[in-house]
Amino acid sequence: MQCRAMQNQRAGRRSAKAAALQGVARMHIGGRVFASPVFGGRKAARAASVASRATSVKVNATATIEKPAGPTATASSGGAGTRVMIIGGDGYCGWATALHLSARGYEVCIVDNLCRRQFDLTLGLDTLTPIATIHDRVRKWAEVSGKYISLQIGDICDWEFLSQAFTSFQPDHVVHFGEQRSAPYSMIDRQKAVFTQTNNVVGTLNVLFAIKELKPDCHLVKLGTMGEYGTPNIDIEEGYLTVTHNGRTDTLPYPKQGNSFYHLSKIHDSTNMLFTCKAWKVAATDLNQGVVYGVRTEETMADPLLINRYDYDGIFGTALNRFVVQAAVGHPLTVYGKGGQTRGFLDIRDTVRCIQIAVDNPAARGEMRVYNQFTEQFSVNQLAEIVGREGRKLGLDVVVQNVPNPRVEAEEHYYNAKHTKLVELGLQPHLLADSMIDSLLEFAVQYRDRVRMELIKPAVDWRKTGVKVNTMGAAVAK
Ligand SMILES: O=c1ccn([C@@H]2O[C@H](COP(=O)(O)OP(=O)(O)O[C@H]3O[C@H](CS(=O)(=O)O)[C@@H](O)[C@H](O)[C@H]3O)[C@@H](O)[C@H]2O)c(=O)[nH]1
Repeated sequence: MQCRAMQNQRAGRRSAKAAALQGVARMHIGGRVFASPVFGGRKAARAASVASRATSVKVNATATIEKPAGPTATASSGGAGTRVMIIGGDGYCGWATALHLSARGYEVCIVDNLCRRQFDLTLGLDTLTPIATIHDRVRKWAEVSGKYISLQIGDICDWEFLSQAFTSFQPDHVVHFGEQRSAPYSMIDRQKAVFTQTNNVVGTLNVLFAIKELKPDCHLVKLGTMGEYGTPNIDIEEGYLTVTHNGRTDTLPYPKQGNSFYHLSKIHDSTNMLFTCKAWKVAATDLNQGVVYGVRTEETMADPLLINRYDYDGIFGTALNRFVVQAAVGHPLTVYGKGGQTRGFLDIRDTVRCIQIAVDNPAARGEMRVYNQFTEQFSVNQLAEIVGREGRKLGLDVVVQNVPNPRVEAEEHYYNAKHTKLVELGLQPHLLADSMIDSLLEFAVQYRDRVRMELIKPAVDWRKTGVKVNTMGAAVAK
């Protein structure tokens, strides 16, 4: 759909934006100056300001890397030499985290079975951004930064593979993103529900066994989800709840109520982790992350080959990222049901900082820490309103549409979730208001020619999950 107001305004702003969108920004990485066509003018200005605050860290004889003097850089100076295995390091959060830690001197090993790419191939989906193969990504990163990321391609559900990866890399920390992470995917049919739960639970179980048997002092940083808590009618605490019952008091794991087979798989992971912390003295941090939005991080924008994936489809796309793309292409914003569903949200730039904070502040042996990893909470209606308002500033014709909710979930509910622990450890959040101004929408507009409109519709109905294998055919334009 064309948007005339947008075209007019764009024409007016063309000269001002020419430098931003057509020109190139220069970034100093690895002692070299790189020209990046994907940086905007504002980004370039910010890069320059970051560079001016940067300290230069000697990497090797041929390269230096600019180390930003931001909060995560100061959270610990212990990056150098710390060995971090990132399971799921080819995915949306994992790739950004791998580069963030590598840039700060951590020794990074990516472990990935590339299943996220396989889901796209199977279902006919695609990311908004053109992403390079994982091999090209790590090659380019080495060229850009002078940093080497090792790569182990394989499935952590395969003990033979995982144990060899562990033995050869000897991680100090394992950051585990390597799960099937889409609630809609887990609700497509029986096969995908079973895959989600076996893949996620068995994979995590193998990681726990690998720590016990092969590297007992390795700290596990595991991505959980805020969705483990559901939407209770009381405040949500960070992991544990102190309860007085019949005159006796105890601090217990906060009650869990998942709303999809995916969310339920995470609950089981948490239970297995808590048990192994007690039984085997595993050190674990469970990060109950909210809905992530955005795509830019300093490192993934350093070269077009490093760009992160951006999902907007009805299966892997999440609320805010979908709304932004919908606004960019003139599709009505798909608010499911009444839109009172409230969740915790965070910018991907904060995801990578939170992981570094968790790594820098490890749990003790036998301890299972739980942090709620989000920075702000919004209802779906509030998100739609914000995207509409910001979109109109760019001349986009944004319409909000309440569509029948394909999910079974509360559409009007109390929600007040604590999220102070990561802030106490040094997180300085990027807030949504700034991110929108920071051109999330402009980014989507830049790539909108790649949007396939038929992928936008809600694709999976919770009430219709059946035993018959559903190949979706979702990606075929009708
Ligand atoms: O077009 C859309 C898409 C979503 N929603 C609504 O937005 C809310 C969040 O849905 P989502 O698709 O953004 O996120 P969700 O399915 O919950 O899962 C995502 O966010 C989770 C964090 S949380 O939501 O559990 O806190 C992560 O664990 C998952 O990996 C990630 O895919 C839901 O109420 C959903 O009904 C809409 O109204 N319209």
